[in-house]
Amino acid sequence: MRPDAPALTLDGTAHIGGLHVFGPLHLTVPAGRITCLLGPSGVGKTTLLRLIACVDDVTDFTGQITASDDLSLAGRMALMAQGDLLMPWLDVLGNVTIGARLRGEARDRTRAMRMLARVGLEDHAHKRPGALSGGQKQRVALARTLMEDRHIILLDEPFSALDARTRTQMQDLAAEHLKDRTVLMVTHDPAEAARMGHAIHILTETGLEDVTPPPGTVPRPVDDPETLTAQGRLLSRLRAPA
Ligand SMILES: Nc1ncnc2c1ncn2[C@@H]1O[C@H](COP(=O)(O)OP(=O)(O)OP(=O)(O)O)[C@@H](O)[C@H]1O
Repeated sequence: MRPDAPALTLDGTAHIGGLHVFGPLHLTVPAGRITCLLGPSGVGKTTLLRLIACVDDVTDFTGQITASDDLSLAGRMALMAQGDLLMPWLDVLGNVTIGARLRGEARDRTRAMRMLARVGLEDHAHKRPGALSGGQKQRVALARTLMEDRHIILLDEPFSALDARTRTQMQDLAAEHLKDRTVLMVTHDPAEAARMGHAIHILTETGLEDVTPPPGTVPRPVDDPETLTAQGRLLSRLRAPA
């Protein structure tokens, strides 16, 4: 395991504009593992991710978010937000290397081009985001997140705009690049959670439910019988009333 990738713990309650969103909640995100978080729309998954990422300025959160090494989370996280959030005035290469630019560091063009090749977009490096499809933009955002090479990675529905084939390819790529990182991934897709999750939780209005992940190494094969069974169980659970 990467020694610098800590476990995360969130303990607390969230309100927005006086309205209860979630909690009291206790979530542990194990070190060096992928944790998948599912749950109905509006239950607070993005809010939870944004609170951990320290980019939330609307939520009244009472509680604490800590790393197992007791160090500050600042500077150790990368967030791939819902929606691509690409800079429309920069080309694809400029967007993928924006982290270095904002930090005043030299951009690693070779690595960025290699990353673009891995997401199948090397021929689009000099296009602006406005000239890309939704799925292509999402792959640029994924490349940008992976370029950051952080110990803690927060992903909010990172593959939602992709076709089935590309989605599994990007899941494979993410699993390879995020090996031994501490990853919290919000997804609406039970198949994705069954393939990718070392740990799986469902957030509902009544709290957090743990789901036993299927056996096998992540990313699990798409046609693995136990993974398919776990996917079916998850879907049944998500369809059931809370
Ligand atoms: N900026 C905001 N101002 C007011 N309410 C907000 C704001 N952002 C989120 N909310 C509310 O907080 C609740 C949780 O929203 P959140 O986006 O975290 O849900 P979610 O589980 O991620 O949903 P989805 O699966 O649809 O993305 C919702 O009821 C939403 O309406």
